[in-house]
Amino acid sequence: MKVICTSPSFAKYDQQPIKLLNDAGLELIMLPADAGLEALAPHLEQTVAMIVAFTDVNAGLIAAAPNLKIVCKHGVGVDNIDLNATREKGIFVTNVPDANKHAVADFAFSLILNCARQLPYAIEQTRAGNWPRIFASDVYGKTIGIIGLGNIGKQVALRARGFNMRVLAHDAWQDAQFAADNHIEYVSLDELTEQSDFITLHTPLTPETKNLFDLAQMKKMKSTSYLINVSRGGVVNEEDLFLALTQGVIKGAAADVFLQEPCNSHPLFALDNFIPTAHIAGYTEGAISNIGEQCVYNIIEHVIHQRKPKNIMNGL
Ligand SMILES: NC(=O)C1=CN([C@@H]2O[C@H](COP(=O)(O)OP(=O)(O)OC[C@H]3O[C@@H](n4cnc5c(N)ncnc54)[C@H](O)[C@@H]3O)[C@@H](O)[C@H]2O)C=CC1
Ligand SMILES: O=C(O)C(=O)COP(=O)(O)O
Repeated sequence: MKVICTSPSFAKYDQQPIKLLNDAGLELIMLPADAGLEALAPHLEQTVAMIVAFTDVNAGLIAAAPNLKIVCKHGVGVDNIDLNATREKGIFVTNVPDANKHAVADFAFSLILNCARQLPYAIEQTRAGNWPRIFASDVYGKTIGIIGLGNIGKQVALRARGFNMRVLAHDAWQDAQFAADNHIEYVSLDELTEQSDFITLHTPLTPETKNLFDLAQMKKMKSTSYLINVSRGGVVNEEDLFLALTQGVIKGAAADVFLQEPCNSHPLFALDNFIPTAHIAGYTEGAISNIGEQCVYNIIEHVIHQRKPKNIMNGL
């Protein structure tokens, strides 16, 4: 019985998840994150479980894996997994909510600070011997707009309160108690967009959130404001973001996620008012160890003990 893993961060710091699989008699096959169907094919017949980062788990892959019982997202977002096709075949899809929330919230906040202080540009210019005097935007006391006040969004809100920020939130579902306890105001998407100095995105990618920030929405932002995206590439329209950044519609932006990943070149990468990172927001030692162990726990629970796994995402 094979377990295919395409998450580059699986067991990166801690070998315990590998030991647990071996002890359970499961053979781990590690493949690159961007391994396509061709690379997976020789193993699929004997595969009972998959641990994936961004592998496109589509109907074709599922049809080629007749013994597949569970697909574990090594993280939170399951937008790369066909939830209907897996459900029809009785294959569980699970994720690991909560595990990387501190890592991702820290990262989002670091992007806010990096945008405001133009740190990448400041460092580059200082290294080049230009001793740049950069006059920056304030963060302390400004207004932040958090779209998607879930596990990660809430952690961003708590960090923002530490910076004495006014915290606006927009979410399809509201946690009135958390908002009241932490001085957070739920507002409409447009109110948040118009009033925020920093907008940070923390929704899943769904049909409702796809292209949530297109040029029309960006035009509602203050021209002095910044857009931070650590959710998924498709939530922001990248061509429209390029226009907004080059035409002065907004002051700056940062993204850890892109429509096509890996993304080795992109017109946005050339802009001084855009900070790109390579989908690393969740990559800290604590976050990654937790995630690997929880994926393996679910696999053993279901494949070996025939019990229901935790955190089922496809309604089985
Ligand atoms: N860059 C990275 O490495 C990482 C990115 N992510 C992304 O961040 C997303 C959020 O993660 P969590 O906070 O852990 O998930 P979560 O499920 O705890 O929170 C998501 C929030 O978005 C809200 N939401 C859903 N649809 C909405 C809509 N149409 N409009 C407004 N709000 C909506 C939900 O009600 C929920 O409160 C993930 O789905 C994933 O795509 C997550 C971890 C790491
Ligand atoms: O948790 C998520 O949704 C992420 O984006 C991070 O995924 P990864 O840790 O790269 O598998």
